[in-house]
Amino acid sequence: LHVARNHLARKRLKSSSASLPQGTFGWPFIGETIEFISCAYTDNPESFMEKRRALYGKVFKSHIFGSPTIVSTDPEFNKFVLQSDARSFVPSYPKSLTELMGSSSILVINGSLQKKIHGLIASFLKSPDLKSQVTNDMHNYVQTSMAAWTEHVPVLIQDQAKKVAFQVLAKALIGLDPGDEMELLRRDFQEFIHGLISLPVKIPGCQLYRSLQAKRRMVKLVKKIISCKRNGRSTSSDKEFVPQDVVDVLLFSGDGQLPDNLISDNMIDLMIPGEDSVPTLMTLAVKYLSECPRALQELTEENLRLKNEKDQRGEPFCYSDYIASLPFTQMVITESLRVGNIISGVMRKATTDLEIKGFSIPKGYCVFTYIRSVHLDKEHYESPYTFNPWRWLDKSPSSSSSHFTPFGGGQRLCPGIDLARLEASIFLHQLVTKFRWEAEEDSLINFPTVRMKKGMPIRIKRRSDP
Ligand code: HEM
Repeated sequence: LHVARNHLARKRLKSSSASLPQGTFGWPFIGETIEFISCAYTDNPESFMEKRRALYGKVFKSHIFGSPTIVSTDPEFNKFVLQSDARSFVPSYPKSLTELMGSSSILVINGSLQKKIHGLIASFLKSPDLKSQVTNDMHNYVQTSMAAWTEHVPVLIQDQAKKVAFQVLAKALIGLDPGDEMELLRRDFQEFIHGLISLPVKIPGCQLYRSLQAKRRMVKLVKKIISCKRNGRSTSSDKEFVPQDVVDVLLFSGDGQLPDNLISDNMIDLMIPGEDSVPTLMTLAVKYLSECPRALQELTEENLRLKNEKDQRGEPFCYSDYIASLPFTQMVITESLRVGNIISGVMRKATTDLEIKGFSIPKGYCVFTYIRSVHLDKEHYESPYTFNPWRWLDKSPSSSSSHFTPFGGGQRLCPGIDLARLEASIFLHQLVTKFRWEAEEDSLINFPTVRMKKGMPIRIKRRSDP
């Protein structure tokens, strides 16, 4: 259906009188990038969009990050873009990012290879086996981390969440357990991501060069893991084989035709969307709960109730408990995703002349589907800036809704959705059932990534009561 629709959209353009959306391109070369970035650094990053929406409507033209860009704050327009394939749009990233990711990264490839890798990863990350493993791993990692928290010094939630989420990710992707190798990987990964938005200069001393070196070391580690796995398995047609991590999936599932280089490069690239987003979700949920005592109380009661029931029956927690038996916790996570907008928008580049909703999009233009403005639009959400988990009562945050797309949509819909939600549920459960806590003063930064300025410090008191 989408293919047919895209085809029609391309054909219509040739005969229609559609015109570019209204708007301005700003200054020569830099366009409106400086205004966009300076708004992004303020408490109200939507101000760039709001001003233009008022003047030109929900879809307008601009010139940001070096390219003429159509900015869309319209959910239907965004849906069309996200559901299009490479015949209409391809992903668009800054040059430094594509340098670091390489040409075979799932984040940049298109067509059947992207579909194949995406499908394999998504079905593994959604599988009950992986969810059970993540639940067990998370219990261990969170317990180790929380055992070291003290009542005298504030705990920085952002750092703690980052550490735990990285351990889960490295285990799920490449099967690595916590230890010295994991620490080296974590350090290299930090060096690597520093280069994601940097000057595209690859000479020694420059950040991009250091980041490429770090990626090389990480790829070497993954290659070692791949070769151990290949040597450990005599045949790939074993029916009993249960993949333990994404490397297993890409090596031995499907037709097993993917080259080792592509797998090892992709393992590092796969950490990019997963590494920061999940701990940010946990941190934001803690922030919003600290500002809404009624929600914190309801969430705490729900989690303590389930824990007591489980303890009485002597049953361990399994992954479905965190999702199905904690409905209010799920609503808190959904609302944190809506208000927090961890990914503010998705950038694409038109591969041909197009027409969408009466607007023409010339080939080579970027389209910035700005999800954040949709999530904070009073047309779709009453009091949109208020954290109100109860708004999700009896409503499913279905990934097909065009008004709620924190994980994108279409064929690049985030394959880590379930994993992200599960990790956040476990983290919140452990936090509120083990401790009473109070947040200290902190403030939110929205650019270039969403994070808390001081790392979201909280003061804790261990619970003695059941
Ligand atoms: C709260 C957490 C997360 C958020 C908000 C999030 C958001 C997103 C969004 C908006 C996209 C679409 C990008 C696009 O269309 O170009 C995406 C793609 C992706 N995400 Fe996530 N993500 C999260 C967690 C994760 C996790 C835990 C993983 C696990 C590895 C992951 C892996 C990916 C991958 C591989 C893609 C690219 C898929 C493709 O292009 O085929 N994400 N994510």
